[in-house]
Amino acid sequence: SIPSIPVLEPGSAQLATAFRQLGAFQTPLAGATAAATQRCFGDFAAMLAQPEEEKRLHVSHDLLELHGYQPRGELGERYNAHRSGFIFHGSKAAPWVNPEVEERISIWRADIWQLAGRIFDALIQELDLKAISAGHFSRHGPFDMVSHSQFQVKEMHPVAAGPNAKVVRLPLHQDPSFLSLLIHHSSEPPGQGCEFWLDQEQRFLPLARSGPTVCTVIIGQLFHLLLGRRSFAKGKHRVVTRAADMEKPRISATFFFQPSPDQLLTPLVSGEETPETIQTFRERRRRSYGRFARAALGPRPKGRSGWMDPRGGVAVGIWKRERVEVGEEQVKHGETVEVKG
Ligand SMILES: O=C(O)CCC(=O)C(=O)O
Ligand SMILES: [Fe+2]
Repeated sequence: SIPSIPVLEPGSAQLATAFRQLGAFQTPLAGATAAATQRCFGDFAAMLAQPEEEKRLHVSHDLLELHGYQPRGELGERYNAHRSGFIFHGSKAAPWVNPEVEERISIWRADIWQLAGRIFDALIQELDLKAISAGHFSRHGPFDMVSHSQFQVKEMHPVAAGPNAKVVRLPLHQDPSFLSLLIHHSSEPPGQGCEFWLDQEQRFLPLARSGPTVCTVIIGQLFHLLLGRRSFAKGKHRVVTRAADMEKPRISATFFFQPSPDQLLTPLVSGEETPETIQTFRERRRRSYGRFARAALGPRPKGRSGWMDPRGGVAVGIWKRERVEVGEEQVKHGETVEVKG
């Protein structure tokens, strides 16, 4: 099962082991943090329950710095086909909530940011990274992964499904972040249908626990880039929902830790595959526009290998017909598939 590890005792190599084997672990939230989480999820539920036209007043337009409302199915193509919600960037003001709620959210966010700092430090110690020390990835640290992080509060919408079917509501993916912290509102059903792909065993491992007392920590693609791709599990995950659970409210808050746009992405361990050119986080993001552009621009034009960024004229993304294993079936990545069983 997915290990549950308290992060207050660094140096035990448990977090590193979980990242090597699975790319994820869970950690209990301390009492006060869990209470604040519960409270904020109440605020989030009210925020999401506003009429669609109210929420759309705050649609986020800046692709490089998402902050505001993301309507269902509009940006991020298959990843948001069945989700909508709000993105909070860094500590920017959030005019879509009232000041009292905003204050509550920022106190809670500071708590989660602190937890993330402890996780970063435990990993630095466990991985025995000689070149860097505690605080390296923390807020205002040399490689600050916090100040420009974002958290996304997303609700998942029901999808039509046959009576005994399961539906993939969020397709298999790796997070583009350095590290992600995922917290679910509900423990019903436990684990919320979130499951991790075990590369070695070629099967999915469902999350067993969810709710405001537990946090799931997931390795991201930037972690691989900076600390060595071959050393860690990919941490691919998806969300699958049984028809019987389809109408149950499902809200999650995901913190995506990432550096400032100007941060140079220089690997911290001499890797087996050093990138030819070291790019900034902004450049890396711009390249990954491909995914968004596909949603905005539709299928690839005939005879071209990519799209043009409608704003900058930059080539974005190369078309690949991604295929992903779902049990024994091969399905097109992003299709709403019904999984038997
Ligand atoms: O809602 C979940 O359980 C997973 C969310 C997720 O994987 C993501 O937003 O990247
Ligand atoms: Fe994810």
